[in-house]
Order: sequence, then C-alpha cells, then structure tokens
Amino acid sequence: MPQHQPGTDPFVPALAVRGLGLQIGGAQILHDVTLEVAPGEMIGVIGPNGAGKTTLFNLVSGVLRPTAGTVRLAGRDVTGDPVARRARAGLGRTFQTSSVFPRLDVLENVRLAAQTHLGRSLSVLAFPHRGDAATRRAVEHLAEVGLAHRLDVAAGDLSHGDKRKLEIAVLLATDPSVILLDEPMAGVSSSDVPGLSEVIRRLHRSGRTVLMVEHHMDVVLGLVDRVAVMHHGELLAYDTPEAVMADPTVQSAYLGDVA
Ligand SMILES: Nc1ncnc2c1ncn2[C@@H]1O[C@H](COP(=O)(O)OP(=O)(O)OP(=O)(O)O)[C@@H](O)[C@H]1O
Repeated sequence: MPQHQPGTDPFVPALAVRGLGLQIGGAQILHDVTLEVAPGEMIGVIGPNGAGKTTLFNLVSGVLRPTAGTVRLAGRDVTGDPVARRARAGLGRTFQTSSVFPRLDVLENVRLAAQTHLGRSLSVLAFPHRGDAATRRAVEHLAEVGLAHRLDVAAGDLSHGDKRKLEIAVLLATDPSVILLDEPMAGVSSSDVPGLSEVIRRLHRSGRTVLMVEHHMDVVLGLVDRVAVMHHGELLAYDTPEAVMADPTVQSAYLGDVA
C-alpha cells in the first residue's frame, strides 16, 4: 500500500476531472472525460496516437483551457487557474521533450528548481555551497532518482534515460503532490528502461500521486494501480490493468490498432 503524504485526505481525490471537454473550431478534441485519482494512486494513461492523452495533460496542467468541465486538485477547483498557480497548488509535470539546461551540471539543474521553490532568486550566481538548503534538497532528490554519483556532469552529456531521471529530480524539487509524466520512456534506450521504471516505482512507493502517459505497455501495466484508456478523445475505460486488458472494447479499439 502506498503511504499517503502528510496533509492529504484519502477521501478527497488528489485529482478530479469532471465532464472535461475541448472543442477547437468544429473539432471535438476531448469529450466528456471524467476520472478521479486517489491520493497516492498511480494511473497510466494509454491510447493510440491522437487519442487525446497529451490534450488531457494540457487541460489538467493549465496549458489549455477546457471548453467544458472542471479540474479539481485536492478538492479545489483550478479550472480557471493558469499553469503557475496550479504548479503552486502542487501540480508538477514533465514533458515529452527534454527540458533540462544542457550546459549546467546535474546538481545545478536541480538546485535552481529547489532555490526557486524555496523563494530565492533564480540565479546561478547566488554563490551556492554544498551546505545550503537548496543544495541539500537537490542532492536528496538526485539520490532519490539514482543520480547522486553524477552531480558534476553536464546535463547535456547524460544518456536520455539519465536526463529523464534528472527531469524527475527537478520536478521533485518543486515538491509536487500530483505528478504528470508525459511519455517518460520516449527516446530512452531499452537498457535504460528498467532503471527509469524503478525510479517511477519509487515515486509511487513514497506516496506521491502519479499520472503517466506511456506507450510502453509492459512498463505501464507493471507499475500502475489503474489504467485510463483514451480513444478518439474519449475515456474508453478506467480500471485495473487486469480488467482493462480483459475488456473486449479496449482490445478491439486500442490493442487491435497497435498490434
Ligand atoms: N491545438 C490543437 N488544434 C487542433 N487539433 C489539435 C490541437 N491539439 C491537439 N489536436 C488534435 O487532437 C487530437 C489529440 O491529440 P493529442 O496530442 O492529445 O493525442 P495523443 O493521444 O497525446 O497522441 P500521441 O500519442 O501521438 O502523443 C489529435 O488528432 C490532434 O491532432
């Protein structure tokens, strides 16, 4: 059982999406998506290309505004809030493409995020030292993702798998209660997949709430509590991996498409 983070109420969903829709021009990109995620739960979001997975993440994180429905974080309606306010409310997100500063070293990438979160100025000239709060926090998060031995390496020199781990450490430095991972395995070599999966598994075990869009079915099914299956902008199924895999509608609509 995942531990619940302090201050979270197990009876209030960490994330609740109700009747969420997005219409652009005449196109219905997302239609009537309703799902709840309990504190400490890990959800996999799957579906064929163009099914609406990234759009769902964009609506939840505030990159896009829905034309219908609501988004609630720990019971609070954030539907009208911009990205930064949702981030302050505890929503953290990684993107499909790498977002690290390639010329800065691993420690500096995370220290900057920690420093910003702790309310200090966003400056690499803030004369950091190993004992300051932001640096301590950065080292802790880098240990959590298994990069404690690579602090001085330029982020641009890391493998794709290690860059993904670094992005997760950057995210952890902002202390998110709900984490959205958008295709964490994208571009990662197959030899790096097990290590990265283990890092994600640890995020879950530490009690954080995680939603993950991922095409690697074996990774998703081995990690998550429930799977949300998207198809043509709608939520086709939302259940345990076993139930979803056994669902004939899912098999024909999704698994049939990708076979
Ligand atoms: N701003 C937009 N304007 C018009 N169409 C859009 C817009 N954003 C997304 N779409 C369309 O909506 C559909 C869903 O796209 P989305 O990127 O959410 O799918 P996805 O499931 O994440 O796909 P993938 O697995 O390829 O990343 C696609 O057909 C896409 O072309």
